[in-house]
This record gives sequence, C-alpha cells and structure tokens, in this order.
Amino acid sequence: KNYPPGPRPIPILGNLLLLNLENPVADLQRLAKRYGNVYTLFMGPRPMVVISGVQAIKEALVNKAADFSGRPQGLMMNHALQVKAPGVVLADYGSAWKEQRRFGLMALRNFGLGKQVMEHRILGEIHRITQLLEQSVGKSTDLHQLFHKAASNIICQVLFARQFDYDDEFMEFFTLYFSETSKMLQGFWGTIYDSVPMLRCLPLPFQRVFDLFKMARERYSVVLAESKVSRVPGKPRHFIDCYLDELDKRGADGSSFTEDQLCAFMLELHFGGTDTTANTVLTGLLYLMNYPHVQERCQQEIDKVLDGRMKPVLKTETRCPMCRLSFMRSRGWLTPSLSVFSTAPPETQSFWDTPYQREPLSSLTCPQYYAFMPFSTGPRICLGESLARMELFLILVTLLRKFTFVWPEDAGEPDFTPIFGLTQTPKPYRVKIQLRGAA
Ligand code: HEM
Repeated sequence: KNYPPGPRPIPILGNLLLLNLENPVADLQRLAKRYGNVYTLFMGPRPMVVISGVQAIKEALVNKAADFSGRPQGLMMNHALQVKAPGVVLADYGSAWKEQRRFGLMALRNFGLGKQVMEHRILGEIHRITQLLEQSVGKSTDLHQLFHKAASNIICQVLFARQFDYDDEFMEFFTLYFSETSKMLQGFWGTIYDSVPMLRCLPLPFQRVFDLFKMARERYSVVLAESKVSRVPGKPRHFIDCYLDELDKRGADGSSFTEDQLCAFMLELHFGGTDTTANTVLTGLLYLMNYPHVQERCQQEIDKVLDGRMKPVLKTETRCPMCRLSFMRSRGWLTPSLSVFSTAPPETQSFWDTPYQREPLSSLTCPQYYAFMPFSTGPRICLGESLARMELFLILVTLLRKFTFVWPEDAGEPDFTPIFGLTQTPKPYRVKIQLRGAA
C-alpha cells in the first residue's frame, strides 16, 4: 500500500492486460500521462514502479542511487544465466558488483578501451564491412546481420583476442543467439515467464531461451579451456587471461571472483557489446536513408573534416557536429530497455518530444546532454560507453564517406517503430547502396 498510485491490479495477472506485451512502450507512456511520472504497475503479482521523465529518472538513478541501483532476481534473465554468478549486469548493487565492475573497467582499459589500438581494431573490422558492402553496390540488400558480426568481432578481440569469419559457426550462432534472446527475454514470452510463475515449467516458446543460453555457455567453456592451456600467468593477452590472473592472485579468499563469474561476465560483455551497437547503427542508417538531406549534410561535413585523410580518426569527432547530432538521435530513438530490470528505462521522452517523429534535425541545435541518457546514468551507467561511442562514430563516418544509403523505391513507407526487446531493434529493412563518386 506504500507504492505510488497506479491502475488497480487483478488477481494473478496484475495489470498485464493493460499492456501490449509485444511492445509496451506506448502503453507505459499512456499510463504515465494518467498517473504521473512515478506510478506502480503489477506485472502479475510483482509490483514495478515506472519512472518517466528526466527529472524523476535523475532523482532515482543519481540522487537516490543506493536505493535504485539494485537488480531484481528471479526473472527469466537470471534463470537463463543459471546464476551461481551474476556477472555485472545482473549483480545486485553491493560489494560483489562493485568489485567486478571495477575489475571490468580496468581490464577493458588495459585491452584497449579509449586507446589507439582499439581504434585500429575497429577500423580493421570496418574495412571488412566496407569490402562486403562494395559487393552489394547497386543492389537492394539486407544488412541486418552484418553489424552484429562486426560488433561481435570487435568485442571478441578484447575478450579473447580472436576474430571470426562472418560465416564461421561461432559467429553464426552468436548472431542468432543475441537477436533471438534479446527479443524473447523482454518480449511477450519473457513477460509471461516473469509475471506468471505457474507457467514456467510448461513447454512454451520461452524454453528456447534456456537452450540457447546453454549452447552459449558450452561455447564459452571451450574458449576458456583453450585460454587456460595456452596462457602464461602474469602475461595476459586478453580479458580472460586477465581474469584468470586475478583468480590466481586471490585464490580462495572468498571474493566474488570465480570461473562461473568469468563466464557470466564474458557473456554479458559479448552480448552487451554486440546487440546494442549493431542496432544503433541499423537505426542510424534507417533514419539517414529516410532523411537524405541529413545524410548529405553529414557527408559534406565528413568530406570537409577528413579532407585527404585515408581513414577517419576519433579525434575528428568534435569537428563533426552534424554527424554527432545524427548519431545521437539514433541512440535516442533506440533507448534500450535494459534497465527495466531495476527501474524504468531511462525515458528520454520528455526531451525527444516524439522519439519516432518524422521530422528530426529541423534545426541544428545540439541536445542538452543532461537529458540524453542512452547509456543510462548513475552508478550503473553502461560499462562499455566509450567503446560503443568509438565504434558508432568510426563505423558511420567511414560508411557515409564511401557510400550513400538509399531507401529502395519499392520498399514502401518506412516503419520506425522498433521491435521491443532487451535492446530495441529496427524492423528488418532493405537498403540500396551507392558508391559515392568523391570517396
Ligand atoms: C550503443 C551501444 C550501447 C548502449 C546504448 C548501451 C546501453 C546500456 C544501458 C542503458 C545500460 C543499463 C544501465 C543501467 O542499468 O542503468 C548498460 C549497461 C551495461 N552495458 Fe551497455 N550499452 C552499449 C554498449 C555496450 C558495450 C559496447 C559494452 C561492452 C563493452 C556494454 C556493456 C555494458 C555492461 C557490462 C553493463 C552493465 C553495467 C552495470 O550493471 O554495472 N555496453 N548499457
């Protein structure tokens, strides 16, 4: 009874019937209009406080961080990970989460985050994408797996210093696994699983997620076993080695460092580093194709700033305001719903009046950064933000410099409404690729 007001729940289902479980965003916004920026919804028997609007989100995630940085347990996500160890993403707010997060940041930095070596890795992967896109010039193409594969290869280099061919079984499996589980974990079936516990043991479609997680764990075990055989203690080659060194150092000191924890962490970084970045690029292209004048202005800016340079470099980012603004807009559109697990998603609605509106960038005003939170805010802010920003800038700038992306004439009206999931995904679309004369 101490919860904020909200619609009256019914037994067993709570308020589930008020939501379109395929994509509840519009319903959550409608309810916010009726009940205000902080209201309670019952997902089955489980109460959820929904927070909307910049002020309320800042208040919760920053000013009252200690109260709002936890993660609820007992959800499909926790069960799928089979957590003896919750990694970082699913760890509750406390000393174990702090310890792992601190280590994760340190290890990511050691293996390139924010350094030139990372820029080279990303540019190497972009070179591969560019070559593939060149083969599709003049044709109508589906890019949906391409960016997942590129982003996966970038994070795999950090995690275990390996890159895979795009048709490699490992790559094909993880591309499928990320996109299927992302939709399932926070789509219709995920919500049913989380909200109606009595249905959990039935052979419903959500059982597929558990199979996929099991298959992912098996593949990580192989990678981990290989690293253990080939490593030289004290000379880490990648994230796994670094973690194994930490395990050696700590021994059985009762800390949060365990091999299970390492596997969970790998999975979270691989997943977190792939699906989000890839879907942001896909959204960016969808948007740029449908606002050709914006694409053209970005290209003019890129040509001017890069001048005769062979490749874009990250330090030119500040000199590309139009590109930054366009890419920010894509991230704003795609605000991932990852933090639904702890609180409401960082709802940018009050800043981007209508996130899917058809007339963005009518004036070149830069958004106020305080309202822009695609990476969330507060202590649980995205661990990979700097890597993601690097990737997004370098990928989009390289592609726009070389190609023009055109919405095919026979593709009909674009549909900007994303598919809801752990990360929101643009609906599949095709793209016509043209080579730019000047590039
Ligand atoms: C466009 C790309 C990305 C976006 C939009 C994004 C967004 C987010 C958001 C919204 C959160 C939730 C924060 C919260 O709970 O309040 C998060 C957490 C996280 N992200 Fe990202 N992310 C991106 C890329 C990445 C990358 C490349 C990595 C890995 C290198 C990564 C790793 C993580 C991890 C480990 C967490 C959990 C942090 C914690 O719970 O302490 N993300 N991200």
